[in-house]
Amino acid sequence: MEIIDEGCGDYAALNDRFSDHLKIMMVTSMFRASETEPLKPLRRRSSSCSNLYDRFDANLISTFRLNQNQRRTSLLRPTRDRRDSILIADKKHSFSFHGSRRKSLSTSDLPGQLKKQKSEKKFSIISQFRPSKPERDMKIIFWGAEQVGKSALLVRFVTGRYISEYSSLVNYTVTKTISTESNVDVKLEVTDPTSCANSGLLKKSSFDLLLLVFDLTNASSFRWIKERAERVKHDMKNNLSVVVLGNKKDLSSRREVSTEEARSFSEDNNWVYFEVSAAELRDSEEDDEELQDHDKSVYDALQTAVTELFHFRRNFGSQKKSSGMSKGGDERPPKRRSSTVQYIYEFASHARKLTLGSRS
Ligand SMILES: Nc1nc2c(ncn2[C@@H]2O[C@H](COP(=O)(O)OP(=O)(O)OP(=O)(O)O)[C@@H](O)[C@H]2O)c(=O)[nH]1
Repeated sequence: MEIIDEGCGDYAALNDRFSDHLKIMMVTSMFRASETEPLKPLRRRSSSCSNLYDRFDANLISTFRLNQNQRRTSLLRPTRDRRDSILIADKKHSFSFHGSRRKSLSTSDLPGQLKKQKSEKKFSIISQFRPSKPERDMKIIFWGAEQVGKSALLVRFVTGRYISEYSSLVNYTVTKTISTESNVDVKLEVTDPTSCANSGLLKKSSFDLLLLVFDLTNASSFRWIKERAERVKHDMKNNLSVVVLGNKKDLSSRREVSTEEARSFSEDNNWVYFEVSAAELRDSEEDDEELQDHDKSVYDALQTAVTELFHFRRNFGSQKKSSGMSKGGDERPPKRRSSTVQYIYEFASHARKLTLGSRS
């Protein structure tokens, strides 16, 4: 896995844009553990990150100088021989931090170390997984009012970690591969766009899963979503699905939106609803059976949604965006149907009936 600050998508442009600021670029690489090397999870395992740590050994973190002439490829080049060091650089300063070879370093370890080095405290992290041959691709987009925790959720989903400061000016795009229940790898491209108020966002972007995020402690962020529900439904294409995420579940005493209200809104729109917290992992010892359907960790919630969508697409959908149902495909619904799958299935059936009707 490589974690980079993707910025504007173009390093030169990013450099121009932030030329007055100290800008730290971080490239973090996590390599698959070799067969002879035991896996060392960075933290206590939980269902939300065991999948990640089962596959990767995160002990190489490097940061590189942001340089106008630097090319993306050089930024991403891993320094395998320096697994125990961190190099941090900006336009004026550069220094390295040498950690113990035995100590696994994590992305959330970095801010403290950066502070120690009197460096910029606020920086952004983006990750890019480079797994081997994922079977399918899926694009996911986060959408929601300001400060609801979109970036925090994205980073939690991808790295299993929580970092409290993110730049609102950065367009986060992440690729990550996850395994579905049937052990098929699905490559996800997850985006947290800079401008969430952008009215053309849904039309311009092509994606498979829309994550509508609101803050459970902020009623106006819930209204933000409600006000856009009709547009979302209107702009949805055949293969799209929507998941509503009520974030900041950990701040229960400040809650302004009830579970019932959010769930009923989501169900009215045939969307799946999860309550999550980017800041807090649910206890890994907790018995899954006892959890309410809507009460999931970020990873579990998204994996559930992706898995179901993936199964639907594999069984009924075409890989092509907005191409609707596959011709002549088996139309039986999957055995386990959540409301997401149920909705897509009904949508596809309806679309097909309309198509058949117009032919006759
Ligand atoms: N307590 C708590 N705080 C959270 C949680 N998720 C995010 N935050 C905090 O909420 C603030 C906003 O988080 P961001 O991830 O930057 O939110 P955003 O939606 O990406 O914000 P914009 O990019 O400005 O639209 C930050 O201070 C986070 O630390 C959460 O689950 N619990």
